[in-house]
Amino acid sequence: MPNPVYVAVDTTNINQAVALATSLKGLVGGVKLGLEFFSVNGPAGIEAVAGLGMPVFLDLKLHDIPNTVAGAMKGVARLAPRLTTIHASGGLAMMKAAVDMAREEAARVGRPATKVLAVTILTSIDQAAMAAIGYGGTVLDQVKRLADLAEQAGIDGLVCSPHEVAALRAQVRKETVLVVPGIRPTWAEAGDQKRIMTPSEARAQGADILVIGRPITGAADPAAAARRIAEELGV
Ligand SMILES: O=c1ccn([C@@H]2O[C@H](COP(=O)(O)O)[C@@H](O)[C@H]2O)c(=O)[nH]1
Repeated sequence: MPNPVYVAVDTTNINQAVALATSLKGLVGGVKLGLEFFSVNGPAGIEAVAGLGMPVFLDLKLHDIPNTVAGAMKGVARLAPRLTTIHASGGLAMMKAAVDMAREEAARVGRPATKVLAVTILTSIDQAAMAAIGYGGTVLDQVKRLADLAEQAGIDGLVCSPHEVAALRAQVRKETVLVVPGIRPTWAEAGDQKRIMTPSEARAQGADILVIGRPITGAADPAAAARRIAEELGV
């Protein structure tokens, strides 16, 4: 089984990101870079990390009107990260515009098409926080509803917490990639994450990709932490 862990390198420091990713090569399956990194280092920063030869997940969580998201996706598609994200709550038209642009632009520039993932409900949101922003019903029902909309838009994958992954596995197309943050080994702190599970539990629920940040990047020895997780997963 290939290593399902993408390490979330949440930093603005390009030298730190490259050094960390280099030290984790062979111990994780890929590197996730987010808005924090992209806002400072831009496309050149993404190319620098991609140049290390590890799959890159560019997690921008785009959320705007369809035309604006399509414009941003055009730039992402030219960079050709393995995966990228938009918010499912942006709606059906926004998701369709993003998916169409990702495929069209990749074909136009002759690069591999980036898989577009729709973020359902952030893993830092619990039932009370969801009610406070005005969403009725349970987190699970809302995740399932957004997943259905995302599939109508032709999305490649979904981001959800480990608590919803089994229900989504039963609901969505078998090709849909299920990407799961909110992963906490028993020896790590939850921090701001609310809907969490251990790496092995999340895999057993049906997650394809596990996103793990601070339990690795905040450890005294990140390589040892990544190795420990790989051993726990048996990869
Ligand atoms: O629902 C979501 C969507 C994305 N994330 C991102 O994953 C990592 C998690 O980092 P940890 O340090 O393991 O908490 C981070 O980059 C988030 O932006 C998420 O946590 N939840």
